[in-house]
Amino acid sequence: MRPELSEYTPIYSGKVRELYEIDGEHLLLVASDRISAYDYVLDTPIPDKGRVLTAMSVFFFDALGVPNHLAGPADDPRIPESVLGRALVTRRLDMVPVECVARGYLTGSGLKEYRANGEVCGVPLPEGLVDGSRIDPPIFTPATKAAVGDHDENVSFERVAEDVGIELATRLRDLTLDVYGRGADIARTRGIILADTKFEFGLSSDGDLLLADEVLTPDSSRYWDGALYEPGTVLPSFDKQIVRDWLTKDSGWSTDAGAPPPALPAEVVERTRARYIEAYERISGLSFADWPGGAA
Ligand SMILES: N#Cc1c(N)ncnc1-c1cnn(CCN2CCOCC2)c1
Repeated sequence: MRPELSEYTPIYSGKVRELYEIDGEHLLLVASDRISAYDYVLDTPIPDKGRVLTAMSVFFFDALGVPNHLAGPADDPRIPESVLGRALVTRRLDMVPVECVARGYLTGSGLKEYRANGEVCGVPLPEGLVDGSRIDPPIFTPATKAAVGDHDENVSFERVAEDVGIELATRLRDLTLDVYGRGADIARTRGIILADTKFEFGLSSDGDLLLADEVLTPDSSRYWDGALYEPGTVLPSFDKQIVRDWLTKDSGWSTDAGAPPPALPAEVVERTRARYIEAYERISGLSFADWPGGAA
């Protein structure tokens, strides 16, 4: 008999995920079906989004073999039925207060910094790069964790070293670039570009540095369709572009409307759900139908 979610103490709630305390040593990391776009959390959920992104994290945790915070399988008996498939039991860690970002392509806040001063987080880049240019080798562009709803602030490696010490900062950078590089290679061979990603790490009570949070999901990474990539082209988001296009081209809403986005039509929801499942099945080579939870 599985416990009820109400038996666990909620300790953190983000835009699309929550964290609960199971006991002194273990947490329950829950991914919701909520989707965000243009800094809004939309009213309309995407069925199975939480399960797909949880399956993606587990695939990459397993495939990359990096010491991590998982403390049980996807069907661990401590996981309540109501969140089975979109929740994981994790070790409780002392989280390192750094958003560990790796960029293999120039876009977003990195592009904005580059256009202003030719570098990103203090890392100089070649002249002449444009939105979508490849950054090879990928670079470590850390950020400080912002409060819920705010944007993280890009910082230099030197600032991270000041905050957490040069040894830990160096380990964070090396691990971030290694895990991103190997994960991006796996995805690229399946036709999906992981343009950039954000990792979080924590320290165990034994002092081990473990990969935590979600890993290489479309919420923590930019997913692009590799078939569409041309150097310097701005690619649509593999998973969110259907929603973004409907919102800005078909719904009558605009980002400067000063009002929240409208509810999504069923057709947009289903196409978006299919995109998440497609990304998972292409990258993992596994069938999402085999993943725990879902419609009984
Ligand atoms: N993972 C993990 C983890 C862990 N294994 N041990 C202790 N704390 C955390 C933790 C606490 N906050 N965050 C930021 C990411 N949040 C995740 C939930 O959803 C909101 C965002 C991670």
